Amino acid sequence: MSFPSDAIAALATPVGTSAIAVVRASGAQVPALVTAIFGETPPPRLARHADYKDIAGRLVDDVLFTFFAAPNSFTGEDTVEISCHGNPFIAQRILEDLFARGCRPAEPGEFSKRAFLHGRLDLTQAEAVMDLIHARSERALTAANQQLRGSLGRQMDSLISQLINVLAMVEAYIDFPEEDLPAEDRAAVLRSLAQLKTDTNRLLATSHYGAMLRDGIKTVILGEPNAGKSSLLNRLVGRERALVSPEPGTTRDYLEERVLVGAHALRLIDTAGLNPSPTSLEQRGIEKTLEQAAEADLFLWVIDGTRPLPVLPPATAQRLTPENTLAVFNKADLGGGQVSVPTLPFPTLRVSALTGLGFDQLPPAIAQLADAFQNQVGSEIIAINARHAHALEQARACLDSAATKLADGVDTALVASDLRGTMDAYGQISGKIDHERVLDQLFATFCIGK
Ligand SMILES: Nc1nc2c(c(=O)[nH]1)N(C=O)[C@@H](CNc1ccc(C(=O)N[C@@H](CCC(=O)O)C(=O)O)cc1)CN2
Ligand SMILES: Nc1nc2c(ncn2[C@@H]2O[C@H](COP(=O)(O)OP(=O)(O)OP(=O)(O)O)[C@@H](O)[C@H]2O)c(=O)[nH]1
Ligand SMILES: [Mg+2]
Repeated sequence: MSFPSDAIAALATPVGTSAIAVVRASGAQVPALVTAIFGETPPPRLARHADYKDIAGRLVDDVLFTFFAAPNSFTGEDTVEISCHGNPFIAQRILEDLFARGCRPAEPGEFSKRAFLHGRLDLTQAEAVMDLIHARSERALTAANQQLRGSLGRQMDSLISQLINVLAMVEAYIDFPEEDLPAEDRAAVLRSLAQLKTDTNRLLATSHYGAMLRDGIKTVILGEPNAGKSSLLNRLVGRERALVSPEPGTTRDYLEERVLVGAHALRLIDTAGLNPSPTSLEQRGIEKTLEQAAEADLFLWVIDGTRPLPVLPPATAQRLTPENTLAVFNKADLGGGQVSVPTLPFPTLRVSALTGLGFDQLPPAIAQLADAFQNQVGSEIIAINARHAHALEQARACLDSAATKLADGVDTALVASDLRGTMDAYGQISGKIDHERVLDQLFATFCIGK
């Protein structure tokens, strides 16, 4: 790993008019830079009020600036933050002045990359910073905060530590090709490998929840034409987003809107009604509804409570479970509220999308289903991303290969090679296999003199 030293600078806040904008620079030249601009480098972490004059001596703004001394900064390098008035023209003038004084523009993610290179964050924590910036629900925020504080990193440490123990047992026999791994050791190694696979699978199983946290829970509103699906979407969204009319077949193509329900962000999708005898145009809309249903995490099945219970297409019906479906009997304002609700194997609600009757219970009922999607490992939410999933799948393949070779009595050196492949895959997740730690733990299990 090479340690960067050139100073980088970038705007830390969005471009636009605001109360304050922050420009920051990081790198070994920062103390000299601060002295050049402000006449002195103040003690670290003490905000100073000063005039910002550019390299030509022209006054730019009245600012507050803070110096952070390496290694006690976000990047681990000497850093300066300059808070100017929130005018994009001023922020740009300051930034350009920093470039004129020898900084270069930071690449995307470069501050975090430097924090990683200086060992301030592992990769899972750097990714958590991005998740924090993009979190749009209470649950996404909690998960990102836990990952920033090392939740996934600790899970990986535990897997790596178990793997090192297995590796130590296997490596001990490589130097003695004439002695095969004794049967009881082989059984112990196989048991450990099975345990590692179970734990790897447990982490992998959180990948889908991770996608829900980052993209929103895909919630498909489906039902017969005219059941009131678009009316329901409008009430949940809080405005007339979708066209509503007494004409069946009003919604031709699906439409998507993001909503917050309790602690969860949903991608709420209104669809074309499922008409058992459609026109050819309706047929194309229905095909799209079925495609959406095939990928849904949650279903809101809207049923016109004044009509007989409709039959869903078999492929869709198969996907509905008590865990992912809420049956919403709509039009409860009609029939004097006397309409009886048929028994279905799903949680059920009676509402009126026209009058709003029963809508106070809809968000809690949706949130209750969404709550159950959460993957808890111990007391922490774990929700891996696609990069983590890819590495864990690689690790699992290597574990499988090692177990097969061991069971078939293949040369122990080849088993060890698969185990090192597993180690590399695990190591990609945090981005720092601490080779020293691997060696320490490994050799600690060897006997003295060997
Ligand atoms: N003004 C400002 N606000 C910010 C950041 C920042 O860089 N600047 N952050 C940037 O993302 C986040 C906060 N994260 C930070 C993480 C570490 C350190 C830091 O200086 N760490 C030192 C000191 C430790 C301590 O005193 O707590 C260290 O780890 O040694 C600063 C900010 C959000 N808010
Ligand atoms: N009385 C009553 N009418 C409702 C209720 N909900 C919707 N409607 C009416 O039913 C008709 C159809 O409503 P939509 O929301 O367009 O129904 P939809 O399921 O989206 O229909 P398509 O898009 O055609 O599949 C409209 O005239 C709505 O005003 C309700 O709770 N009570
Ligand atoms: Mg509609």
